[in-house]
Amino acid sequence: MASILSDANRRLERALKYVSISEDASERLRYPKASLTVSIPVRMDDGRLKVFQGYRVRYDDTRGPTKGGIRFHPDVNLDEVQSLAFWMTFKCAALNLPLGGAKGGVTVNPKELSKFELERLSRGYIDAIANFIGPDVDIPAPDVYTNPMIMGWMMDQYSIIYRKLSPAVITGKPLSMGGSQGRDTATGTGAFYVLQAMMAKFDRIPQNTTVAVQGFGNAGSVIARLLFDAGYKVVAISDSQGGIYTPSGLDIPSIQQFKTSTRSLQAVYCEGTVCNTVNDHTTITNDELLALDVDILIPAALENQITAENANAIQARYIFEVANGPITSEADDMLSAKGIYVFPDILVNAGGVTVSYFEWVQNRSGLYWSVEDVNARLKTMMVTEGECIWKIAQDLDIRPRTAAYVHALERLGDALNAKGTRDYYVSGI
Ligand SMILES: NC(=O)C1=CN([C@@H]2O[C@H](COP(=O)(O)OP(=O)(O)OC[C@H]3O[C@@H](n4cnc5c(N)ncnc54)[C@H](O)[C@@H]3O)[C@@H](O)[C@H]2O)C=CC1
Ligand SMILES: O=C(O)CCC(=O)C(=O)O
Repeated sequence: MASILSDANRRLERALKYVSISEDASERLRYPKASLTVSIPVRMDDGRLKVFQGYRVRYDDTRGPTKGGIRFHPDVNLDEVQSLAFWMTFKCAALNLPLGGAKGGVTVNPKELSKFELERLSRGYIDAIANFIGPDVDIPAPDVYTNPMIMGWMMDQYSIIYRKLSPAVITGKPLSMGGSQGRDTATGTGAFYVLQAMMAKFDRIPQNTTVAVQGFGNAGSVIARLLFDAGYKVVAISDSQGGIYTPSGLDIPSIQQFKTSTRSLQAVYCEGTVCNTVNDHTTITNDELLALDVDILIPAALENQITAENANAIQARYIFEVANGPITSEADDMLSAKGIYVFPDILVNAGGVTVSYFEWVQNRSGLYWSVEDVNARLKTMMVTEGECIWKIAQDLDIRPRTAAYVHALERLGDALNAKGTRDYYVSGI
Protein backbone atom coordinates (compact mmCIF):
# COMPACT_ATOMS: atom_id res chain seq x y z
CA MET A 1 0.00 0.00 0.00
CA ALA A 2 1.16 3.57 -0.77
CA SER A 3 2.40 5.70 2.11
CA ILE A 4 -0.43 7.19 4.15
CA LEU A 5 1.03 10.66 3.70
CA SER A 6 1.12 10.42 -0.09
CA ASP A 7 -2.48 9.15 -0.02
CA ALA A 8 -3.45 12.06 2.26
CA ASN A 9 -1.75 14.45 -0.17
CA ARG A 10 -4.08 13.28 -2.95
CA ARG A 11 -6.91 15.02 -1.06
CA LEU A 12 -4.86 18.21 -1.03
CA GLU A 13 -4.17 18.03 -4.78
CA ARG A 14 -7.87 17.53 -5.52
CA ALA A 15 -8.88 20.56 -3.41
CA LEU A 16 -6.12 22.79 -4.85
CA LYS A 17 -8.04 22.83 -8.15
CA TYR A 18 -10.79 24.87 -6.49
CA VAL A 19 -8.74 27.52 -4.67
CA SER A 20 -6.51 30.25 -5.94
CA ILE A 21 -3.59 30.03 -3.54
CA SER A 22 -0.07 30.65 -4.72
CA GLU A 23 2.09 27.85 -6.04
CA ASP A 24 4.60 28.71 -3.27
CA ALA A 25 1.94 28.21 -0.59
CA SER A 26 0.70 24.90 -1.98
CA GLU A 27 4.27 23.60 -2.37
CA ARG A 28 4.99 24.33 1.30
CA LEU A 29 1.87 22.45 2.40
CA ARG A 30 3.06 19.24 0.74
CA TYR A 31 5.83 18.64 3.30
CA PRO A 32 6.03 18.46 7.11
CA LYS A 33 7.99 21.32 8.66
CA ALA A 34 9.92 19.09 11.08
CA SER A 35 9.90 15.43 12.08
CA LEU A 36 11.63 14.15 15.21
CA THR A 37 12.41 10.47 15.85
CA VAL A 38 13.56 9.51 19.33
CA SER A 39 14.61 6.43 21.28
CA ILE A 40 13.12 6.19 24.76
CA PRO A 41 14.95 3.90 27.23
CA VAL A 42 12.55 2.57 29.87
CA ARG A 43 13.43 0.48 32.95
CA MET A 44 10.87 -2.32 33.03
CA ASP A 45 9.50 -3.72 36.29
CA ASP A 46 11.67 -6.85 35.98
CA GLY A 47 14.86 -4.74 35.83
CA ARG A 48 15.44 -5.00 32.04
CA LEU A 49 16.06 -1.86 29.98
CA LYS A 50 13.80 -1.64 26.93
CA VAL A 51 14.09 1.03 24.22
CA PHE A 52 10.93 2.30 22.51
CA GLN A 53 10.71 4.37 19.31
CA GLY A 54 8.85 7.68 19.55
CA TYR A 55 7.96 10.42 17.07
CA ARG A 56 6.73 14.00 17.05
CA VAL A 57 5.95 15.79 13.80
CA ARG A 58 5.17 19.51 13.44
CA TYR A 59 3.54 19.78 10.02
CA ASP A 60 2.76 23.49 9.62
CA ASP A 61 2.76 26.40 12.07
CA THR A 62 1.72 29.24 9.78
CA ARG A 63 -1.53 29.91 11.65
CA GLY A 64 -0.20 29.35 15.17
CA PRO A 65 1.57 26.91 17.49
CA THR A 66 1.17 23.35 16.29
CA LYS A 67 -1.35 21.05 17.98
CA GLY A 68 -2.13 17.36 17.91
CA GLY A 69 -2.43 14.22 19.99
CA ILE A 70 -0.02 11.48 21.05
CA ARG A 71 -0.78 7.89 20.10
CA PHE A 72 0.54 4.80 21.92
CA HIS A 73 0.00 1.86 19.56
CA PRO A 74 2.08 -1.05 18.22
CA ASP A 75 1.63 0.13 14.60
CA VAL A 76 2.82 3.72 15.13
CA ASN A 77 5.48 4.74 12.58
CA LEU A 78 6.82 7.98 11.10
CA ASP A 79 4.63 7.86 7.99
CA GLU A 80 1.49 7.48 10.10
CA VAL A 81 2.49 10.31 12.46
CA GLN A 82 3.30 12.62 9.53
CA SER A 83 -0.12 11.91 7.99
CA LEU A 84 -1.89 12.53 11.28
CA ALA A 85 0.01 15.84 11.58
CA PHE A 86 -1.03 16.74 8.02
CA TRP A 87 -4.69 16.14 8.90
CA MET A 88 -4.33 18.23 12.08
CA THR A 89 -3.11 21.18 9.97
CA PHE A 90 -6.23 21.14 7.80
CA LYS A 91 -8.53 20.35 10.74
CA CYS A 92 -7.36 23.34 12.77
CA ALA A 93 -7.72 25.61 9.73
CA ALA A 94 -11.16 24.19 8.86
CA LEU A 95 -12.35 25.08 12.39
CA ASN A 96 -10.57 28.46 12.25
CA LEU A 97 -8.46 27.67 15.32
CA PRO A 98 -5.31 29.84 15.58
CA LEU A 99 -3.20 26.68 15.54
CA GLY A 100 -1.13 24.60 13.16
CA GLY A 101 -0.95 20.82 12.93
CA ALA A 102 1.23 18.26 14.72
CA LYS A 103 1.06 14.69 16.00
CA GLY A 104 3.12 12.33 18.11
CA GLY A 105 3.32 8.67 18.90
CA VAL A 106 5.22 5.81 20.47
CA THR A 107 5.42 2.31 18.98
CA VAL A 108 4.16 0.30 21.93
CA ASN A 109 1.28 -1.89 23.04
CA PRO A 110 0.37 -0.06 26.27
CA LYS A 111 -1.88 -2.97 27.30
CA GLU A 112 1.32 -4.99 27.89
CA LEU A 113 2.83 -2.42 30.32
CA SER A 114 2.23 -2.08 34.04
CA LYS A 115 1.02 1.31 35.27
CA PHE A 116 4.54 2.18 36.50
CA GLU A 117 6.10 1.19 33.17
CA LEU A 118 3.51 3.32 31.37
CA GLU A 119 4.35 6.28 33.56
CA ARG A 120 8.11 5.86 32.96
CA LEU A 121 7.50 5.63 29.21
CA SER A 122 5.29 8.75 29.23
CA ARG A 123 7.84 10.77 31.18
CA GLY A 124 10.69 9.40 29.02
CA TYR A 125 8.87 10.46 25.85
CA ILE A 126 8.57 14.04 27.17
CA ASP A 127 12.27 14.05 28.18
CA ALA A 128 13.09 13.09 24.59
CA ILE A 129 10.88 15.71 22.87
CA ALA A 130 10.95 18.54 25.46
CA ASN A 131 12.96 20.86 23.17
CA PHE A 132 10.50 20.32 20.34
CA ILE A 133 7.28 21.27 22.20
CA GLY A 134 6.11 24.16 24.39
CA PRO A 135 2.99 26.27 25.14
CA ASP A 136 3.85 28.68 22.28
CA VAL A 137 5.41 26.11 19.99
CA ASP A 138 3.68 22.74 19.94
CA ILE A 139 0.98 21.49 22.31
CA PRO A 140 0.30 17.73 22.52
CA ALA A 141 -2.97 16.05 23.64
CA PRO A 142 -4.46 12.53 23.88
CA ASP A 143 -5.13 10.19 20.95
CA VAL A 144 -5.51 6.42 20.61
CA TYR A 145 -4.58 4.54 23.83
CA THR A 146 -3.52 7.68 25.71
CA ASN A 147 -5.71 9.40 28.29
CA PRO A 148 -5.91 12.23 30.89
CA MET A 149 -3.72 10.34 33.37
CA ILE A 150 -0.92 10.11 30.79
CA MET A 151 -1.36 13.79 29.86
CA GLY A 152 -1.03 14.66 33.56
CA TRP A 153 2.28 12.76 33.87
CA MET A 154 3.55 14.40 30.70
CA MET A 155 2.64 17.94 31.82
CA ASP A 156 4.30 17.26 35.17
CA GLN A 157 7.46 15.98 33.48
CA TYR A 158 7.68 19.05 31.23
CA SER A 159 7.19 21.28 34.30
CA ILE A 160 10.00 19.44 36.12
CA ILE A 161 12.36 19.87 33.15
CA TYR A 162 11.70 23.62 32.85
CA ARG A 163 11.28 24.16 36.64
CA LYS A 164 8.01 25.99 36.03
CA LEU A 165 4.42 24.78 36.22
CA SER A 166 3.36 24.71 32.56
CA PRO A 167 -0.25 23.54 32.23
CA ALA A 168 -0.61 25.07 28.75
CA VAL A 169 2.03 22.73 27.27
CA ILE A 170 -0.45 19.88 26.97
CA THR A 171 -4.23 19.50 26.83
CA GLY A 172 -6.61 16.71 27.76
CA LYS A 173 -5.23 16.80 31.33
CA PRO A 174 -7.18 15.68 34.41
CA LEU A 175 -9.46 18.46 35.70
CA SER A 176 -7.35 18.63 38.87
CA MET A 177 -4.28 19.56 36.80
CA GLY A 178 -5.85 22.30 34.68
CA GLY A 179 -7.88 20.18 32.30
CA SER A 180 -11.02 21.57 30.70
CA GLN A 181 -14.55 20.56 31.42
CA GLY A 182 -15.87 18.65 28.43
CA ARG A 183 -12.51 17.64 26.87
CA ASP A 184 -13.03 13.97 27.72
CA THR A 185 -16.24 13.86 25.68
CA ALA A 186 -15.40 16.56 23.11
CA THR A 187 -14.56 14.45 20.06
CA GLY A 188 -17.75 12.40 20.17
CA THR A 189 -19.85 15.42 21.17
CA GLY A 190 -18.50 17.58 18.35
CA ALA A 191 -19.13 14.76 15.87
CA PHE A 192 -22.68 14.42 17.17
CA TYR A 193 -23.36 18.15 16.59
CA VAL A 194 -22.12 17.87 12.99
CA LEU A 195 -24.07 14.69 12.37
CA GLN A 196 -27.29 16.24 13.65
CA ALA A 197 -26.79 19.34 11.48
CA MET A 198 -26.11 17.25 8.36
CA MET A 199 -28.92 14.74 8.95
CA ALA A 200 -31.38 17.63 9.20
CA LYS A 201 -30.59 18.39 5.54
CA PHE A 202 -31.79 14.92 4.56
CA ASP A 203 -34.92 15.09 6.78
CA ARG A 204 -33.81 12.00 8.67
CA ILE A 205 -35.71 11.06 11.80
CA PRO A 206 -33.48 9.48 14.50
CA GLN A 207 -35.98 6.75 15.37
CA ASN A 208 -35.88 5.51 11.75
CA THR A 209 -32.12 5.72 11.42
CA THR A 210 -29.78 2.81 12.10
CA VAL A 211 -26.12 3.30 13.01
CA ALA A 212 -23.00 1.12 13.25
CA VAL A 213 -19.95 2.40 15.15
CA GLN A 214 -16.49 0.87 14.68
CA GLY A 215 -14.32 1.54 17.78
CA PHE A 216 -15.75 1.99 21.26
CA GLY A 217 -13.07 4.17 22.85
CA ASN A 218 -13.06 7.81 23.87
CA ALA A 219 -14.54 9.02 20.58
CA GLY A 220 -16.74 6.08 19.50
CA SER A 221 -18.39 5.36 22.85
CA VAL A 222 -19.37 9.01 23.37
CA ILE A 223 -21.02 9.45 19.99
CA ALA A 224 -22.74 6.04 20.32
CA ARG A 225 -24.19 7.19 23.64
CA LEU A 226 -25.32 10.59 22.34
CA LEU A 227 -26.97 8.96 19.32
CA PHE A 228 -28.70 6.42 21.59
CA ASP A 229 -29.96 9.24 23.85
CA ALA A 230 -31.23 11.16 20.80
CA GLY A 231 -33.27 8.14 19.68
CA TYR A 232 -31.07 6.70 16.91
CA LYS A 233 -30.96 2.92 16.69
CA VAL A 234 -27.32 1.96 17.31
CA VAL A 235 -27.36 -1.61 16.04
CA ALA A 236 -23.65 -2.47 16.03
CA ILE A 237 -20.46 -1.47 17.85
CA SER A 238 -16.97 -2.95 17.96
CA ASP A 239 -13.53 -2.75 19.52
CA SER A 240 -10.17 -4.24 18.55
CA GLN A 241 -11.43 -7.75 19.46
CA GLY A 242 -14.56 -7.63 17.27
CA GLY A 243 -18.13 -6.42 17.46
CA ILE A 244 -21.68 -7.08 18.52
CA TYR A 245 -24.83 -6.59 16.47
CA THR A 246 -28.50 -6.43 17.43
CA PRO A 247 -30.95 -5.40 14.70
CA SER A 248 -33.39 -4.06 17.30
CA GLY A 249 -30.72 -1.72 18.75
CA LEU A 250 -28.12 -2.03 21.51
CA ASP A 251 -28.44 -0.78 25.09
CA ILE A 252 -25.46 1.58 24.90
CA PRO A 253 -25.62 2.97 28.48
CA SER A 254 -25.40 -0.53 30.00
CA ILE A 255 -22.56 -1.51 27.70
CA GLN A 256 -20.68 1.68 28.56
CA GLN A 257 -21.06 0.89 32.22
CA PHE A 258 -19.35 -2.52 31.96
CA LYS A 259 -16.82 -1.95 29.17
CA THR A 260 -13.28 -1.34 30.36
CA SER A 261 -10.00 -1.34 28.45
CA THR A 262 -9.35 -4.89 29.62
CA ARG A 263 -12.85 -6.26 28.99
CA SER A 264 -13.73 -6.62 25.32
CA LEU A 265 -17.21 -5.72 24.09
CA GLN A 266 -17.84 -9.33 23.14
CA ALA A 267 -16.91 -10.46 26.66
CA VAL A 268 -19.21 -7.87 28.23
CA TYR A 269 -22.01 -8.97 25.98
CA CYS A 270 -21.53 -12.68 25.60
CA GLU A 271 -20.82 -13.39 29.26
CA GLY A 272 -24.23 -11.89 29.87
CA THR A 273 -22.96 -9.16 32.19
CA VAL A 274 -25.07 -6.56 30.52
CA CYS A 275 -27.49 -7.81 28.02
CA ASN A 276 -28.68 -11.18 29.19
CA THR A 277 -32.20 -9.93 28.58
CA VAL A 278 -31.50 -9.40 24.88
CA ASN A 279 -31.46 -12.66 23.00
CA ASP A 280 -31.12 -11.66 19.38
CA HIS A 281 -27.59 -10.27 19.46
CA THR A 282 -24.80 -11.79 17.49
CA THR A 283 -21.06 -11.33 17.48
CA ILE A 284 -19.52 -9.97 14.29
CA THR A 285 -16.06 -9.15 12.97
CA ASN A 286 -14.95 -5.59 12.26
CA ASP A 287 -15.13 -6.33 8.52
CA GLU A 288 -18.73 -7.50 8.90
CA LEU A 289 -19.63 -4.38 10.88
CA LEU A 290 -18.32 -2.12 8.12
CA ALA A 291 -20.46 -3.91 5.54
CA LEU A 292 -23.75 -3.84 7.51
CA ASP A 293 -26.88 -2.50 5.82
CA VAL A 294 -27.27 0.57 8.05
CA ASP A 295 -28.09 4.20 7.36
CA ILE A 296 -25.04 5.65 9.09
CA LEU A 297 -21.59 4.12 9.46
CA ILE A 298 -19.16 5.69 11.94
CA PRO A 299 -15.56 4.50 11.74
CA ALA A 300 -14.08 5.58 15.10
CA ALA A 301 -10.98 3.38 15.40
CA LEU A 302 -7.94 3.64 13.12
CA GLU A 303 -6.96 4.71 9.59
CA ASN A 304 -7.24 2.62 6.40
CA GLN A 305 -10.31 0.65 7.46
CA ILE A 306 -12.20 1.18 4.18
CA THR A 307 -9.94 0.48 1.21
CA ALA A 308 -10.34 -0.54 -2.44
CA GLU A 309 -10.71 -4.13 -1.13
CA ASN A 310 -13.91 -3.58 0.87
CA ALA A 311 -15.37 -0.28 -0.43
CA ASN A 312 -17.79 -2.05 -2.75
CA ALA A 313 -19.21 -4.00 0.21
CA ILE A 314 -20.18 -0.82 2.09
CA GLN A 315 -23.96 -0.41 2.24
CA ALA A 316 -24.36 2.62 4.55
CA ARG A 317 -25.90 5.78 3.05
CA TYR A 318 -23.82 8.21 5.12
CA ILE A 319 -20.35 7.85 6.66
CA PHE A 320 -19.12 10.14 9.42
CA GLU A 321 -15.36 9.81 9.89
CA VAL A 322 -14.76 10.08 13.61
CA ALA A 323 -11.40 8.31 13.20
CA ASN A 324 -8.59 10.05 11.37
CA GLY A 325 -8.10 8.74 7.84
CA PRO A 326 -10.34 5.66 7.99
CA ILE A 327 -10.96 5.72 4.20
CA THR A 328 -8.20 5.59 1.56
CA SER A 329 -8.47 8.01 -1.36
CA GLU A 330 -9.09 5.13 -3.79
CA ALA A 331 -11.96 3.87 -1.61
CA ASP A 332 -13.28 7.43 -1.38
CA ASP A 333 -13.74 7.50 -5.15
CA MET A 334 -15.54 4.15 -5.07
CA LEU A 335 -17.89 5.27 -2.27
CA SER A 336 -18.65 8.49 -4.12
CA ALA A 337 -19.50 6.50 -7.28
CA LYS A 338 -21.99 4.53 -5.17
CA GLY A 339 -23.63 7.79 -4.05
CA ILE A 340 -22.52 7.47 -0.42
CA TYR A 341 -22.04 10.74 1.44
CA VAL A 342 -18.76 10.83 3.36
CA PHE A 343 -18.40 13.56 5.98
CA PRO A 344 -14.65 13.95 6.53
CA ASP A 345 -12.45 13.53 9.59
CA ILE A 346 -11.06 17.06 9.43
CA LEU A 347 -14.56 18.34 10.20
CA VAL A 348 -16.30 15.49 12.02
CA ASN A 349 -13.67 14.75 14.69
CA ALA A 350 -12.53 18.35 15.18
CA GLY A 351 -14.40 18.66 18.49
CA GLY A 352 -11.42 17.19 20.35
CA VAL A 353 -8.91 19.77 19.20
CA THR A 354 -11.49 22.53 19.52
CA VAL A 355 -11.98 21.86 23.23
CA SER A 356 -8.22 21.37 23.55
CA TYR A 357 -7.90 24.89 22.19
CA PHE A 358 -10.41 26.01 24.85
CA GLU A 359 -8.30 24.24 27.50
CA TRP A 360 -5.15 26.02 26.33
CA VAL A 361 -6.98 29.38 26.39
CA GLN A 362 -8.23 28.66 29.93
CA ASN A 363 -4.72 27.64 31.10
CA ARG A 364 -3.26 30.85 29.74
CA SER A 365 -5.97 33.12 31.11
CA GLY A 366 -6.42 31.35 34.45
CA LEU A 367 -10.19 31.62 34.07
CA TYR A 368 -12.07 28.31 33.87
CA TRP A 369 -15.37 27.68 32.09
CA SER A 370 -18.38 25.51 32.95
CA VAL A 371 -19.19 22.41 30.91
CA GLU A 372 -22.29 24.19 29.59
CA ASP A 373 -20.15 27.05 28.36
CA VAL A 374 -17.65 24.68 26.73
CA ASN A 375 -20.33 22.67 24.94
CA ALA A 376 -22.23 25.75 23.79
CA ARG A 377 -19.06 27.21 22.23
CA LEU A 378 -18.18 23.82 20.75
CA LYS A 379 -21.62 23.45 19.17
CA THR A 380 -21.49 26.93 17.64
CA MET A 381 -18.09 26.29 16.08
CA MET A 382 -18.82 22.78 14.79
CA VAL A 383 -22.17 23.74 13.28
CA THR A 384 -20.95 27.06 11.81
CA GLU A 385 -17.95 25.49 10.07
CA GLY A 386 -19.99 22.41 9.09
CA GLU A 387 -22.57 24.64 7.40
CA CYS A 388 -19.84 26.57 5.54
CA ILE A 389 -18.36 23.32 4.28
CA TRP A 390 -21.77 22.03 3.22
CA LYS A 391 -22.41 25.27 1.31
CA ILE A 392 -19.04 25.05 -0.48
CA ALA A 393 -19.87 21.45 -1.42
CA GLN A 394 -23.25 22.53 -2.87
CA ASP A 395 -21.94 25.66 -4.62
CA LEU A 396 -19.02 23.89 -6.28
CA ASP A 397 -20.79 20.54 -6.66
CA ILE A 398 -17.97 18.71 -4.89
CA ARG A 399 -17.77 16.12 -2.09
CA PRO A 400 -17.89 17.29 1.52
CA ARG A 401 -14.27 16.16 1.96
CA THR A 402 -12.98 18.29 -0.90
CA ALA A 403 -15.11 21.18 0.36
CA ALA A 404 -13.55 20.88 3.83
CA TYR A 405 -10.06 21.04 2.29
CA VAL A 406 -11.07 24.03 0.16
CA HIS A 407 -12.38 25.78 3.29
CA ALA A 408 -9.15 25.08 5.19
CA LEU A 409 -6.93 25.90 2.22
CA GLU A 410 -8.43 29.35 1.80
CA ARG A 411 -7.40 30.19 5.37
CA LEU A 412 -4.00 28.51 5.12
CA GLY A 413 -3.29 30.16 1.77
CA ASP A 414 -4.15 33.61 3.17
CA ALA A 415 -1.84 33.07 6.14
CA LEU A 416 1.03 31.72 4.05
CA ASN A 417 0.75 34.61 1.61
CA ALA A 418 0.49 37.15 4.43
CA LYS A 419 3.70 35.85 5.96
CA GLY A 420 5.51 36.19 2.65
CA THR A 421 7.69 33.60 1.07
CA ARG A 422 10.45 33.61 3.72
CA ASP A 423 12.66 32.42 0.90
CA TYR A 424 16.22 31.69 1.85
CA TYR A 425 17.60 32.45 -1.61
CA VAL A 426 15.64 35.47 -2.73
CA SER A 427 17.72 38.22 -1.19
CA GLY A 428 20.81 37.16 -3.06
CA ILE A 429 22.92 37.49 0.10
N1 LIG B 1 -9.30 11.20 21.44
C1 LIG B 1 -9.48 12.28 20.73
O1 LIG B 1 -9.63 13.38 21.25
C2 LIG B 1 -9.52 12.20 19.24
C3 LIG B 1 -9.47 11.01 18.57
N2 LIG B 1 -9.57 10.99 17.21
C4 LIG B 1 -9.48 9.76 16.47
O2 LIG B 1 -10.51 8.87 16.84
C5 LIG B 1 -10.07 7.52 16.67
C6 LIG B 1 -10.26 6.80 17.98
O3 LIG B 1 -9.52 7.47 19.00
P1 LIG B 1 -9.90 7.37 20.53
O4 LIG B 1 -11.33 7.03 20.67
O5 LIG B 1 -9.35 8.55 21.18
O6 LIG B 1 -9.01 6.13 20.96
P2 LIG B 1 -9.23 5.14 22.19
O7 LIG B 1 -7.90 4.60 22.49
O8 LIG B 1 -10.00 5.77 23.28
O9 LIG B 1 -10.15 4.01 21.54
C7 LIG B 1 -9.80 3.32 20.39
C8 LIG B 1 -10.88 2.29 20.14
O10 LIG B 1 -10.64 1.65 18.88
C9 LIG B 1 -10.66 0.25 19.09
N3 LIG B 1 -9.81 -0.36 18.08
C10 LIG B 1 -8.47 -0.41 18.03
N4 LIG B 1 -8.09 -1.11 16.95
C11 LIG B 1 -9.22 -1.46 16.31
C12 LIG B 1 -9.50 -2.18 15.13
N5 LIG B 1 -8.50 -2.68 14.39
N6 LIG B 1 -10.79 -2.37 14.77
C13 LIG B 1 -11.79 -1.87 15.53
N7 LIG B 1 -11.59 -1.19 16.65
C14 LIG B 1 -10.32 -1.00 17.03
C15 LIG B 1 -10.17 0.04 20.48
O11 LIG B 1 -10.53 -1.23 21.01
C16 LIG B 1 -10.90 1.19 21.19
O12 LIG B 1 -12.24 0.81 21.42
C17 LIG B 1 -8.61 7.64 16.21
O13 LIG B 1 -8.55 7.61 14.80
C18 LIG B 1 -8.19 8.99 16.72
O14 LIG B 1 -7.10 9.53 16.00
C19 LIG B 1 -9.78 12.12 16.50
C20 LIG B 1 -9.88 13.32 17.12
C21 LIG B 1 -9.67 13.48 18.53
O1 LIG C 1 -6.80 17.71 21.15
C1 LIG C 1 -5.87 17.89 20.40
O2 LIG C 1 -5.08 18.80 20.50
C2 LIG C 1 -5.61 16.96 19.23
C3 LIG C 1 -6.64 15.91 19.02
C4 LIG C 1 -6.18 15.00 17.92
O3 LIG C 1 -5.13 14.41 18.02
C5 LIG C 1 -6.97 14.87 16.72
O4 LIG C 1 -7.85 15.67 16.47
O5 LIG C 1 -6.69 13.93 15.93
